[in-house]
Amino acid sequence: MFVLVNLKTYPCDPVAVAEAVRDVDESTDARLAVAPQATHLERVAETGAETWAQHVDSIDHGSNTGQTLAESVADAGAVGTLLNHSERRLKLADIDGAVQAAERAGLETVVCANNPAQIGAAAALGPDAVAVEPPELIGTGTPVSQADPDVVEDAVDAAQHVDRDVSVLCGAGISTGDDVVAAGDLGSEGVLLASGVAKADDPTAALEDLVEPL
Ligand SMILES: O=C(CO)COP(=O)(O)O
Repeated sequence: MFVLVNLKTYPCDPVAVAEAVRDVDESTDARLAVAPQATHLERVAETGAETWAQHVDSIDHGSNTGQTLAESVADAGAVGTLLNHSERRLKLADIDGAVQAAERAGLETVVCANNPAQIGAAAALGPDAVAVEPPELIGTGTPVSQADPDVVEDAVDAAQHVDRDVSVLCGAGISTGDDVVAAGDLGSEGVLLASGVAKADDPTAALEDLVEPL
């Protein structure tokens, strides 16, 4: 299972969480990664934790102001990027362009979507993975894999119908190992989570709990 910890703009210490991700990754068969804010990418990557960007724009080098270039996040040490997170929604054409920009820079891609219908559209753009995250469950502590299992199974079906090479992740409210196991049982190859780790008093303990049953 892939466990991708999105730090959003939570007021946590990104380096401390990254060190926890690195250390727990070494003790489990699961794959752990962390997605800090763009300005923290370099410091986080220097910890040795697998580092992802939260977003890149559908742009190339040139006259673009205030945007995030895929090559720059790769230079900072990111190996992948989230795209179209529910809190950073893009138009379809911009998701397509951002997937291409990320691939040009050698970044792995996870395109987020709100529901199975959007998952099918996202999978058609050819990312490495898609992630279904019902917005109403994000940040609630109510896990999508237990509260709304149909949305995960339907997302897996929708993606496989379009492109069997696109992996499916799920997220929203995931905070325990049982939530991760439930996600896997529904066909999900990984989870996205944020508050369960970024807001934890002890991120290492939170991560250990997440991967313990894996
Ligand atoms: O948006 C999310 C991960 O990208 C999920 O957030 P929570 O884990 O806080 O519900």
